[in-house]
Amino acid sequence: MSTRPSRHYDYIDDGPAIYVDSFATIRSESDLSRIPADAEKIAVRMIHGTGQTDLTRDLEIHPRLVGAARGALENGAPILTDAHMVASGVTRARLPRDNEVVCLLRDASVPGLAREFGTTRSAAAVSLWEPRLEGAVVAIGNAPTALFHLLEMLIDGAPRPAAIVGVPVGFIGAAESKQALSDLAADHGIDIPYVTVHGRRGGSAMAASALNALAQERE
Ligand SMILES: C/C1=C2N=C(/C=C3N=C(/C(C)=C4\N[C@@](C)([C@@H]5N=C1[C@](C)(CCC(=O)O)[C@H]5CC(=O)O)[C@@](C)(CC(=O)O)[C@@H]4CCC(=O)O)[C@@](C)(CC(=O)O)[C@@H]\3CCC(=O)O)C(C)(C)[C@@H]/2CCC(=O)O
Repeated sequence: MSTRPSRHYDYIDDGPAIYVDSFATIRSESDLSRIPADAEKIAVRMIHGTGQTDLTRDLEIHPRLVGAARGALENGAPILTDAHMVASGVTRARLPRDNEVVCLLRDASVPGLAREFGTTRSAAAVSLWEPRLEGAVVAIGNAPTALFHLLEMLIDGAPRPAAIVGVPVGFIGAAESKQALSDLAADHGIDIPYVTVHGRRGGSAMAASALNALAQERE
């Protein structure tokens, strides 16, 4: 049998009140002035999921992101993720059409493909997205090589997703892959709405937060 421990600390333990206070803190400490009006809640939720109120400094949101991603989800598009951690972070109740959330990293063919391509398993798994890619919502929160691989597939003529949440994290290739996403339209004439965070910051939690805000805005 469980019993509540005796109270030793002064802290808020009312879930809804925690959310209300968090969002109020974010709005008072973050500069949201550069964020497209319809994407403000995406930015707030990404900050909420990472505790980084200065995130807007590096955040770039394509002007058509919200309409494109939400429209795709409302049409039943799947969500394709690079990591299981991203897929696990998606709140299924927010999805408008019980959309499929797919991570193919553990597909049996992935280790062999990675060896054949001479790349990471994360990137190899992206190759398996091709039949589902047209009109999908893509979310890359972990692996820079997955984002580079997706961009290379698109440049080679792969079907185009409706929107890309591109926030891989880390020190090797993260900043460069996100810059390549940002430059995709200018460099290759491929204009797919996206959200990214320039520099090293990113991560699976951040990608899931963005997806949850795109699926259904609630504060
Ligand atoms: C180089 C890699 C990085 N991983 C990072 C951070 C985290 N990764 C976690 C876990 C559990 C996983 N990472 C893999 C994706 C694994 N990580 C890599 C790769 C070696 C290459 C990716 C790339 O550079 O593009 C990659 C293996 C691969 O061949 O693709 C993972 C598949 C490894 C595995 O368990 O087999 C696995 C994915 C789990 C999943 O599906 O959810 C961490 C949880 C590790 C930890 O902290 O314990 C963490 C999660 C971070 C997050 O928010 O997602 C980095 C820092 C992104 C790093 C790439 C950049 C660098 O500078 O090192």
